[in-house]
Amino acid sequence: MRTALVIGTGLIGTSVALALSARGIRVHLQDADPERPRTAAALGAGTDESPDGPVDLAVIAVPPAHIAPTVVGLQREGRARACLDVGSVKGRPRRELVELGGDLSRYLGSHPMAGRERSGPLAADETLFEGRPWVLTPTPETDTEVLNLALELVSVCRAVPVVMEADAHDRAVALVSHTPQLLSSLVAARLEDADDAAVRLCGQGIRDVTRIAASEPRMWIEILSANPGPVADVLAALAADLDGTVRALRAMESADEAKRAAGASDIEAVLRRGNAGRDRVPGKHGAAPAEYETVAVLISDTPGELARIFADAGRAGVNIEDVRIEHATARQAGLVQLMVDPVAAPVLSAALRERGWSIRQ
Ligand SMILES: NC(=O)c1ccc[n+]([C@@H]2O[C@H](COP(=O)([O-])OP(=O)(O)OC[C@H]3O[C@@H](n4cnc5c(N)ncnc54)[C@H](O)[C@@H]3O)[C@@H](O)[C@H]2O)c1
Ligand SMILES: O=C(O)C(=O)C[C@]1(C(=O)O)C=C[C@@H](O)C=C1
Repeated sequence: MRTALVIGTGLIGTSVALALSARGIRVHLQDADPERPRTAAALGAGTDESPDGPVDLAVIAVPPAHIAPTVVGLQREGRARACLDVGSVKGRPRRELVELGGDLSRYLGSHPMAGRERSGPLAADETLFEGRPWVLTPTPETDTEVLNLALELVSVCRAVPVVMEADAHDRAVALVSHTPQLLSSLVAARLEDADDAAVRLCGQGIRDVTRIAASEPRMWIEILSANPGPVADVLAALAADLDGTVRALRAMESADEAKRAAGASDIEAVLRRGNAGRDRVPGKHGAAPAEYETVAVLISDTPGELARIFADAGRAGVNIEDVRIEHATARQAGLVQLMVDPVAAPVLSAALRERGWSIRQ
């Protein structure tokens, strides 16, 4: 691939463009909002000038309802040898493309399973897709050259290609992405009118559960509008679980000891099912979840503290696999949890202590 056109230079489009540009591919940037390609170009994602002739690959990173008309427009004008979209829903855009008379042989629906709770080019990150699954939904009509260009893109973004059928993909993301977004929003929504006294107590648990509640509502309404049925199916099953959980908790309030015990046992079953489900969530790079050990370090909330810890860990020869930061609401301090190989944990603790860091057990 030598040239690409990215349409929609928001979070995902600009992240793709940055990865392509870093590999020396000439990337043209286009968006309905003319300010956005300018911003993306200033970040080094490519040029906001139009291409002279057809590009090798057009990457369409616009909301799902705009995918099919954008692909058809590009195909009619002959602006790209191949078109690939990165939308979070795959079935409906393909059906719309068929209705609009698009050429399915020169189009491939795809979906990188990576993102953030922020939108727009300024949130973009060239490394966003590294090690993440990138779903490709080829059909018998898909031209081999188009599939090869898509595989090249996935490889340039250092993602892991996963081939799926479009509707199966939509049912899967209803479970692993769209329902979690709604649940996160629903839990966070409970805080809207909550007492300040309660909100002040927010710890890491609620921060973990509500991170994606900060997502852009306009983007999510577009995603959910394109996949409402499968999401409603998962939520209906969850609602039944919630009803059962409420009943069990009410039983735990009973004066009757047998009822209390039955309620507690039902709640324990919910928690155990949760453990089992969580164990199935793949770890970094799509591998089986690794068992890391946590080294917790107290830091003051001043610039450069994190960088110093990472540098000291590097000097100790320890690879940090994952990191979490817990901010203490009442103090200008935080707890950094460094996840490392269990063998490396004592080495890291000793090295950091030696350099004056305060380690928490
Ligand atoms: N945000 C995520 O976590 C995530 C992850 C994977 C895939 N996706 C998918 O990627 C696509 C882009 O999402 P995003 O998060 O980058 O959103 P974003 O809001 O950051 O960017 C979308 C961009 O598309 C532009 N746009 C809208 N309609 C357009 C049109 N008709 N022509 C040209 N430009 C148009 C907007 O101006 C905006 O700059 C969506 O289809 C989304 O479902 C999002
Ligand atoms: O990590 C996040 O912030 C995301 O919202 C990413 C996430 C996801 O649910 O995993 C969200 C929507 C996309 O279609 C793909 C990825």
